[in-house]
Amino acid sequence: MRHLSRCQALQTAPQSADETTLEQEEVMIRRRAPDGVPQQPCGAMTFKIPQTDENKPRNILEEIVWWKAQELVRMKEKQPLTRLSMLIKSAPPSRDFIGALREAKERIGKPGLIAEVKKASPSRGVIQPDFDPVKIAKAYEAGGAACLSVLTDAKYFQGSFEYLAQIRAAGVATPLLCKEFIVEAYQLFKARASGADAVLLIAAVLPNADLAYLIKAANKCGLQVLVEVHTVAELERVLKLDMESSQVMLGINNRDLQTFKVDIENNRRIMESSAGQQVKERGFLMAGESGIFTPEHVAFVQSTGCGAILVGESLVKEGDPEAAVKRLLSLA
Ligand SMILES: O=C(O)c1ccccc1NCC(=O)[C@H](O)[C@H](O)COP(=O)(O)O
Repeated sequence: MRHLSRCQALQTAPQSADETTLEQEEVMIRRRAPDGVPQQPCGAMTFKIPQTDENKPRNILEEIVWWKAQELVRMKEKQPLTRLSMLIKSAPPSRDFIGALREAKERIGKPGLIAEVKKASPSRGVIQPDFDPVKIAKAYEAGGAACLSVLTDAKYFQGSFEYLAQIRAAGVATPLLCKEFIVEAYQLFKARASGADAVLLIAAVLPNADLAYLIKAANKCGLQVLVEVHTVAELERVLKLDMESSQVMLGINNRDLQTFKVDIENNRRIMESSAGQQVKERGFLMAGESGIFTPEHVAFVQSTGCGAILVGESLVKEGDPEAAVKRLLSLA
């Protein structure tokens, strides 16, 4: 059974049926339960759909993405797109996320750091019980982070779009990445209205047609984009997109989002592939993400050709996140 997402339906460039089928096959994550959600309220009645194994999520990423479809219905009821779009019109200008990373790399001779404001995760549970997002963000900034990443997913990461807004309102000047599982343009508007300067798009979730559409839509909203891959095949696919005139950087997630396994060697494998070579030739900034705990890890990721790093757990679990940033970047 084939499921076309709404973004594909809205996509501007027409695509042949063959191309669309190919893109669908390349993305292992199913965007919705094939037989529908277990139960659906409809007025006074509730439709229950018998559950088969085929209708259960195959991994955590699928579970999160299926949840997003339900979450988005409620979000749109609470705050319609028209309201968000009005908020964006009066929002302050966004900041140059990719530029800040490049500038930091030039200045300190180390990868530009995206420090993640992350309370919990599906793989680690609660990482920082004493969680004050604004305090952590300010400490990261004082320590020398070039940019921040803020988890906004509530159910699996105990994050919030409110944290983005609070961090921005508190006067933190470093550009902010909205770390969300984006499947629809509505979430871009929500991110921008909450104070984000950039958004994450995950290639394991989004076929190229959706990536192309969402990159265009994000840039139009004033948001830069970090497109994340986990495998050489995903990077090869993403590189087929015409991204030269877009505000885009790339990232290699060393965490397999389907199994939670973290392997920093993944960074080398991908950067040494011919797709990795192409990244360098085309001049895209690449971030190494996940499982970065020590200055040696930073040096390793840099040696593969990455100009940026995204780090969560190893910084957020420290009592003094400012000192943790300085230690990681050997700035202390
Ligand atoms: O972190 C998880 O358990 C996780 C599970 C499912 C989807 C995404 C997940 N994490 C997102 C990330 O990749 C990390 O937050 C980010 O790269 C920082 O990683 P780390 O430094 O290892 O906290």
